Amino acid sequence: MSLTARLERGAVGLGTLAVGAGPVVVIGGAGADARWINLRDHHGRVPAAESVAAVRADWSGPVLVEPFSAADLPEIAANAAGVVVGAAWMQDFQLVRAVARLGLPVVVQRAPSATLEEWLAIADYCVAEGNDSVVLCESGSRTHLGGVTLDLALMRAAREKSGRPVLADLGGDPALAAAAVAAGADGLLLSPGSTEQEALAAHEAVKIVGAVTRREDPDSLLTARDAIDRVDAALAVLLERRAELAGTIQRLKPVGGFAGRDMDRERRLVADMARRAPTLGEDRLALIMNAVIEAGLHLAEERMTTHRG
Ligand SMILES: C=C(O[C@@H]1C=C(C(=O)O)C=C[C@H]1O)C(=O)O
Repeated sequence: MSLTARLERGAVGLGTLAVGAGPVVVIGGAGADARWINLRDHHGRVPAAESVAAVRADWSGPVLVEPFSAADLPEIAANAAGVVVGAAWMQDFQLVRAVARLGLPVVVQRAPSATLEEWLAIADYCVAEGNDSVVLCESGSRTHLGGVTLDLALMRAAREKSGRPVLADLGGDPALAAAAVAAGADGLLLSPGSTEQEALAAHEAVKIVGAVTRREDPDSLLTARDAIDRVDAALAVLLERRAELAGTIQRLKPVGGFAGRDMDRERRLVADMARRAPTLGEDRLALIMNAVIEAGLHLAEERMTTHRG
C-alpha cells in the first residue's frame, strides 16, 4: 500500500512511516524504523536542539520527541516527525493542547493509573485542537511488586474503541514484542537508548508473529514483496522446526527414513492442512508437502549415516 493509501485507512504517518496499516513499526534507538528522544531524561538540562542534532548526526529518518516543557515545542515543530505526550504528564492539559496545535502526529502514552476513558480523552483534546493524527501508546501500570505491567488487553481495547493505531511501550526489554504484536500492536516502542540487538529482536517478532496474526492488504509491488518476505521468514522458522521434529520421529519409529514412509499419515496431514488452506486446496498442498516431507526424510537419513559413520 502506498503511504497515502495507508493514511486513508486510519493510519498515522510519522515522516515516511505509516503506523496502523502495513507492518508493525519499531520505534526506539539504533536499528529502529524511527528514533525517539525523551527530553525529560535530562530534566531540561540538555537543550532540545542539542539532543535532536545528536540523533540527526547518524539518522535521517523519522524522529519523535517527548518535550520537557512547552519551551521545547518550536524545536520539535521544526525538526521532528511527531511528538510524544509522555505518561508522566498525560494530565497536563495545557501542554497537551500546545502539542496538538503543532499539527504534528501525537503519541499519547497512558499514565500508569489512567483508565481507558481518561487515556482516550487525551486523544479528544488533540482532536479539539484540530489534530486528528493521534497514536495511543500503552506504557504499563505500576504493580504491587514495584514493577510495570504492560496491559495488552487495554491496548487492544483502546485500538478497538478509538479506531486509532496503538503502540506497546516495551521499555528496555523486547521480550514481550511477540505478545504485543499478537495482541494487535501497530508499533513497538523501545527505550530511546535501545540497542541494535534489541531492535533486531523486536523486528524478528514483527516478522514472524506479524506474518501469522496481522492482516495486510498491500497494493504496490514493493509493499507486497515486503509482506511476502515476512511470510517467508515465518515459513523458514516453521520448516526448520518441522524438519527437527520429523527427524526425531524417524529416530523413534521402529523403521525410520524412507523405508518407514507412511503414505496414509501423509494424506491425512495434507487433508487437515487443506482445511486451513482451502484456497490452495488438497492437490496443491500435497505437492508442497511431498517436497517438504522428502526434504525432512533426506535430512534424517543423512544425519543417521553421519552418526553411524
Ligand atoms: C514423521 C513421520 O514419518 C514420515 C514423515 C512424515 C512427515 O514428515 O510428516 C509423515 C509420515 C512419514 O512418511 C511419521 O511417521 O509421523
